Amino acid sequence: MTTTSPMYVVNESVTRESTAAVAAPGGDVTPNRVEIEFRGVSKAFPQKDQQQAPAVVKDLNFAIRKGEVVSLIGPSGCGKSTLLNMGSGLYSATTGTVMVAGQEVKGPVKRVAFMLQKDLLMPWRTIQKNVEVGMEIARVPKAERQAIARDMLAKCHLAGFEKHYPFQLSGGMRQRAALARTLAMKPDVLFLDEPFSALDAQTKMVLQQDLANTLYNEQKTALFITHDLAEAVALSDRILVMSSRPGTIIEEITVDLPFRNNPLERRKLPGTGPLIGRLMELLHVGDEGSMH
Ligand SMILES: Nc1ncnc2c1ncn2[C@@H]1O[C@H](COP(=O)(O)OP(=O)(O)OP(=O)(O)O)[C@@H](O)[C@H]1O
Repeated sequence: MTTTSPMYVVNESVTRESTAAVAAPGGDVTPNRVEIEFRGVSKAFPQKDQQQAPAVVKDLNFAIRKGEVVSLIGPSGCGKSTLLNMGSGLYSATTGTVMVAGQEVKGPVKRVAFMLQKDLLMPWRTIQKNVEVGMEIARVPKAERQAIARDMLAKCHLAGFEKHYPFQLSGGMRQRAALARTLAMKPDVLFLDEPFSALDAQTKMVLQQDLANTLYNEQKTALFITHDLAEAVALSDRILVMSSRPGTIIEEITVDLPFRNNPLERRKLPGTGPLIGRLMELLHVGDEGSMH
């Protein structure tokens, strides 16, 4: 059954929160608009001379409000990256409509940023110049982009490393630089594809803390792919669980816990463990067959 409102036509389970208010930094409660929406989306990759290819993802229906952080989890190959690539305009939907930041996605959308597991820093550029690259392409004046890059590097705890080259930084620092580069474009919407999966457990937690703080303080909207169930609970307002291929959303879990801006504290809460347990059940972690 679907619910219809002037803004969305999506599954009832997914919209039941959509008209609710969310807490903004400082405790203000503001009603928020939908920033990311998938309506009846499917995607297939037809090969040459192939009329009909099987769907990789199908019947994707969900809405994410401004300022929400939503994680996407699911078995390997279920189409999580494909979904994100449709959100960021890298892939077009085979059927259905993808809306981001108030417009239908038909190519790259302004004010949307993408961050991947690989930092993709250019080895021949200093860290500062790497952070400036998107602004250079967008023709932001030199003095302005230098100031923004310095500010972002400071916010990402890399002040003093502006003139270093990527090879002179640790993996965690490089990923911080990639985050600074992503945030320098002042995106409203972030698509994050396992941005911390290559980092060690402790560095990962520190970076999660920084990201959570930034997303919360600046009211960014984020859709975040992860295989780390604790990370999903620590960082998100909601978690969308996908089935195996053809991937579709089988469950939406609201993370009804405090400290979305402080994942280190949230991890310690008694409510965190049961939520991780529920996700393990949904993904059949530990069931015979899932171990191979
Ligand atoms: N450009 C493409 N052309 C053809 N097939 C593709 C393309 N991109 C993705 N696929 C296929 O879509 C399926 C889903 O891939 P996708 O990377 O979206 O899954 P995923 O859930 O992100 O996987 P993982 O968790 O392992 O990263 C795979 O079978 C993949 O081969």
